[in-house]
Amino acid sequence: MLSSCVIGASGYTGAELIKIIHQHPEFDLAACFVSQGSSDANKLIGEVHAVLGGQGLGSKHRLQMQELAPARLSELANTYDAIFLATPHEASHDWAAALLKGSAKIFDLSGAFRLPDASVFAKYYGFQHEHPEVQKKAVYGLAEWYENEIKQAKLIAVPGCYPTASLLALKPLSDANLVKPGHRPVINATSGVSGAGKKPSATTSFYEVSLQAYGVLGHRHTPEIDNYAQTQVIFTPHLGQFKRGILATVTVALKEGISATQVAQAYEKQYADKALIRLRNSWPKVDDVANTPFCDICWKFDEDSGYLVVSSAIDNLLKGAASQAVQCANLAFDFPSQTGLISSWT
Ligand SMILES: NC(=O)C1=CN([C@@H]2O[C@H](COP(=O)(O)OP(=O)(O)OC[C@H]3O[C@@H](n4cnc5c(N)ncnc54)[C@H](OP(=O)(O)O)[C@@H]3O)[C@@H](O)[C@H]2O)C=CC1
Ligand SMILES: CC(=O)N[C@@H](CCC(=O)OP(=O)(O)O)C(=O)O
Repeated sequence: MLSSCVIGASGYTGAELIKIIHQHPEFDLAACFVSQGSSDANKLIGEVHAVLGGQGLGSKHRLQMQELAPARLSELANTYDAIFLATPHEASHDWAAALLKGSAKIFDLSGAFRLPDASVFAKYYGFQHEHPEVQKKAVYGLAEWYENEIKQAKLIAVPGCYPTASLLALKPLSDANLVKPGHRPVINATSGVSGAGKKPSATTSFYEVSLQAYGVLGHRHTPEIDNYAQTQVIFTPHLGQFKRGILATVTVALKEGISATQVAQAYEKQYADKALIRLRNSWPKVDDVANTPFCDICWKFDEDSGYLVVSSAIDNLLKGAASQAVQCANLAFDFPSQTGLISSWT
């Protein structure tokens, strides 16, 4: 068994990582960490995440949330094979360099190492990137697209939730060079409130949330999608009155003369052999992917107008974060990407 730990274990994606790793046939969950002074320090997993109590966690139920002093990072990096950072961008940014000095492979769920351009990073994340040397080592963990790079990497920047849903829908078209030049694909996406994390805030409180756009023409996921789709997009996120899931609907103008067959071939070429992508004949629904590691995709192309609409649905906490991180870990340690994520493959 490979030894692993979760840092940021008291949060929403931390809870999902604990659940997945505990059931994983190849990774052992050896430790859970929270920040120094955390109100969850020294608590048991089942106390912090009631849903995990008595759910077959067995001896892991007794794992305590340990306070993590930054001075211990290099020790951790030589203790575990895999380290999952389910931490805020700032913490991952500050800690990755120390963690990379050890033998562990690092899977960072934050946005700290996803953008190659430090000036773009500062604009969208609100703080200066101080570790360009670490950034250069990071590989983008969109598992279905960068499998070979992930296999070689020591630091994997797991994609954001909206970029995962958007890129999985759009990239087959942009990669096949089908998108009309000069045209910006339009992405409208709605997320459940767990996308905002555990920390209480007025905008995500039950009383306040009503289906609403936010981050219009300025969300930090826009440059991430632009960069990996290799085309600029108009991305508008919305917050919905549900707990988990993202539905992204992408409207794209294709080059003149493209046929519906070419579109179908583009999707099938990329995803026919991908166990966690479900190409569907009906429009994806959030409820069909919630609590699963799948991405559901459906498209319709109007050959007369040249417009295509493609819709994708994921669970933001799983395919948009924790299960994709484990997909990356599977690849990095040479297991099939879906190991431990769907029962028929374990
Ligand atoms: N929620 C989502 O859908 C997605 C989230 N992400 C990213 O994943 C990361 C985690 O997100 P999420 O689980 O939602 O966030 P949460 O706010 O739910 O959890 C983050 C956890 O990190 C811990 N933490 C905070 N500061 C530190 C620190 N300095 N050192 C160690 N631990 C710290 C906090 O716990 P404590 O105070 O107890 O230490 C908290 O429980 C973030 O970077 C987020 O942007 C990515 C994709 C999707
Ligand atoms: C609903 C909601 O608030 N969602 C989050 C995105 C969560 C995510 O993907 O996290 P990263 O910060 O790691 O990219 C937001 O819009 O900021």
